[in-house]
Amino acid sequence: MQDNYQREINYLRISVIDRCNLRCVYCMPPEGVKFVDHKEILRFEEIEIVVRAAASIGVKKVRLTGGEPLVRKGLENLIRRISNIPGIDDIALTTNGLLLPPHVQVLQDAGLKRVNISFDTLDSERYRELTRFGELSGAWEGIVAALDAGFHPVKLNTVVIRGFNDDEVVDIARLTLKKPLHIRFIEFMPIGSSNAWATGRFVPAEEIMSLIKNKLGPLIPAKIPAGSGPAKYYRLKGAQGTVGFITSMSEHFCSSCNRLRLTSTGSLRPCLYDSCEVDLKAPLRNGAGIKEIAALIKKAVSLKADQHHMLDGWQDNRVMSQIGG
Ligand SMILES: Nc1nc2c(ncn2[C@@H]2O[C@H](COP(=O)(O)OP(=O)(O)OP(=O)(O)O)[C@@H](O)[C@H]2O)c(=O)[nH]1
Ligand SMILES: C[S@@+](CC[C@H](N)C(=O)[O-])C[C@H]1O[C@@H](n2cnc3c(N)ncnc32)[C@H](O)[C@@H]1O
Ligand code: SF4
Ligand code: SF4
Repeated sequence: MQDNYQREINYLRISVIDRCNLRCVYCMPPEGVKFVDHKEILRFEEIEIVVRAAASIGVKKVRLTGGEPLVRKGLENLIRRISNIPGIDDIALTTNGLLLPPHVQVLQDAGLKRVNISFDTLDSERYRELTRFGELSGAWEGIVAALDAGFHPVKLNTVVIRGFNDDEVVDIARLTLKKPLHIRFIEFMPIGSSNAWATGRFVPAEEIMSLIKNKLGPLIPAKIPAGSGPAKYYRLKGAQGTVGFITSMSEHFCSSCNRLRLTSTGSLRPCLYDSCEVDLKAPLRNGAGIKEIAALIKKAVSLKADQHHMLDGWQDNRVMSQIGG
């Protein structure tokens, strides 16, 4: 399906829960956030109707995110439901990885195709500081579990933060030499980050690329390892994996935006950075079927902004984990 700017919209990001087992400083304020009541969160059968409706009008890729999607009990049941929907050819998960080891097999058996794992530092003290209490070894075990299960590609998301982990980008990129890992360095976005912590922390991708090239040699443009996201990929000479960059700030990719978001409370959000939303929960709970929901999805697509206006500041009182990252 096309939006008003001739962009093909075929990717639905679904936030399955607003809760999380971490409290990353760039994602949640220090005081934490108030979680919504369970009954406000869409049930699996409701999400299934939304995906069936989306598939009927051209959505092909689904990504489950959150909050932390693995905190949602029985996630494999949702994956199984989605993998049975004709037209959906990719089901992926974005996770902090901590809960992956015990669930990886059941998720894969249910139809999960790919995982992207947040991994911002190689230093356990820093990891604890960034996540406010997480254990780095747990995230690494999640990555190993994903590789051992045979997921391909396994992508890592590294948000680069000045004065925090910008001195680690070379060591993190080096991981791709020996392991089939696809690291994406992400520009820090000013999302819900009115706190002082965020100020002056942005590092442009070009600077990250220079740091890597100076130490590890040329970055050779590489084929996109499966996916629907906006990263641009490169390979270090002889590397098994790739190094990618997500340049939301320095060179936004809105003109090729292909996505819609479904919040955990059942609103469709046409653009990450625009507070406009279309409610699906009330219609679903009033008995709307696939046709009615498909019409509402089309309405949301027609409301998609041409591009984000991040420099104007965050216009929402919620943060990334509440909207769905
Ligand atoms: N500007 C912008 N950035 C986004 C959007 N969605 C995700 N991101 C950023 O991209 C990062 C990576 O997102 P992932 O959840 O791993 O998904 P992806 O890159 O679309 O996934 P692939 O299909 O594997 O390419 C996130 O951590 C965000 O920082 C979006 O809609 N707009
Ligand atoms: C909100 S999290 C949800 C999924 C899961 N809990 C995780 O951490 O992967 C999704 C992604 O958003 C990214 N993210 C959160 N806040 C961000 C910000 N201010 N700028 C850029 N990326 C951000 C995280 O690094 C993570 O890769
Ligand atoms: S980035 Fe992911 S793991 Fe960290 S607080 Fe946000 S939702 Fe949780
Ligand atoms: S900021 Fe909005 S328009 Fe730009 S890529 Fe993200 S969702 Fe699409």
